[in-house]
This record gives sequence, structure tokens and C-alpha cells, in this order.
Amino acid sequence: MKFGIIVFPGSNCDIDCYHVLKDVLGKDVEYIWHDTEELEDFDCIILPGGFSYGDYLRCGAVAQFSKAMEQVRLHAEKGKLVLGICNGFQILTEAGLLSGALVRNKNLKFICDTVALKVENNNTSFTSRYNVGEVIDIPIAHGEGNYVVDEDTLKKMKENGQVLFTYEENPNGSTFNIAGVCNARKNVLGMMPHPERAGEALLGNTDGIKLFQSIIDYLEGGAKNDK
Ligand SMILES: NC(=O)CC[C@H](N)C(=O)O
Repeated sequence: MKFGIIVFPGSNCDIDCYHVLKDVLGKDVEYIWHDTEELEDFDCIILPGGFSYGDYLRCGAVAQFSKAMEQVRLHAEKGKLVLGICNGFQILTEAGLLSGALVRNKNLKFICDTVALKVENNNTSFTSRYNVGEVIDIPIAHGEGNYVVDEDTLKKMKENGQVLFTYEENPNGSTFNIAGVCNARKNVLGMMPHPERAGEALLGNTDGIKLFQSIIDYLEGGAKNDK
């Protein structure tokens, strides 16, 4: 099992993701520069948080055109796992791999905080270690985390169990308090909160570790995608 973390100019949470996977969970993980034309070796691709290309135009708007994203699209089409965290979520919506868009926070300010999230669906390879309705504390740090989506699409996403995480108290104006959504096939997840910043006791918060452990269970064959 191998994780790959795509690094864009301006990524800054790549090292945190690497640390959790390698040092905390003992898994095989590699950094992948954004011009890669090959992702065959990897089972799960992570698009980390940060400020890719300086957030020019809109967050994620430039990164979506990188060579790596062509490969991420092929990887997702094969049914393999893709996890986008914060800026990674923004890149996934810009690339059309996830529905909706992320726009400026309602208060127009960058918000750095720890917020309570509710797990809405644990029937996925990203959330199987959590219970439905479980409330977890996960850090957020974003200026454009306000998730918008049209009503019809939201209705379909809800019916199909694609809303995986909601905020207990909406920090940014997101539609339906959405903090994280997946695609219809449930192999691509985007979330604004940072589970990698809640991955070890030393940080005072381990609520995010179960997300990575769920993925590992799935890759080890212990849990099925959309079982
Ligand atoms: N932590 C992040 O990934 C931040 C994402 C993006 N730069 C924003 O401000 O919304």
C-alpha cells in the first residue's frame, strides 16, 4: 500500500500529511511534484492544504491545470482513492472531480480555529472507523471554505450519502453546514477541516487519525468502499 502526496508550489500541509502517514501510522508514503505524469504506483493520492500558486484567481484555480491533476483524474476514474484537504478540496471542485465550489467565507476573513464536525456517513472507505453522528474536533484554516452547491445537486448528494461531514456550528456560511463531501462513487473525498492536524496525542487531538486509519483498513481489504 502506498500513499502519494501531490506537492504544488505553495502547498504547506504536505509535510503534516506525510508525518501522520509515515511517522504516526508507519505507512509507505511519497511526495510527488505537481508535474508528474505517472501515478500508477499509488493507492491513495492526497492533495494537501496550502496556497497553491499563491491562491491566484481563486484557490485551486491554477492547480487544477497541473500535469498531476490529469493523472489524479485517471486515478479517480479507476476507482482509486483521492483525498483533498482544504486547498486540496478546492482543487477537486475546480477540476470538477467533486460537485459544488468553495467561495469566500461569509465574514470575508481567514478563519483559523478548531471546530466540531458531525460524521454523517460512515459507510465509506474514508469514514468507516467513525460512528454516524459522532462529533469530532478538527482544526480549520481557510479564507475560501464556504461550500456552495445548487439545490438539485445537493438533494442528489444527500440521497446518495455523499455528505460525509457537517459543521455543528457553521463557521463560514457553507450550504447545509457542509464540511466534507465525496463523489457519487465515494472514492474521492474533499474536506475543508484538517484531519492531519489532529493526528497524535502530542498535538492534544487525535480525532483526525481515524480518517487515515479508515483508508488503511480499506486498502488492506478490511473494509469496502460504499459497502
Ligand atoms: N489551509 C488551506 O489549505 C487554505 C486554503 C486556501 N488557501 C484558503 O485560504 O482558503
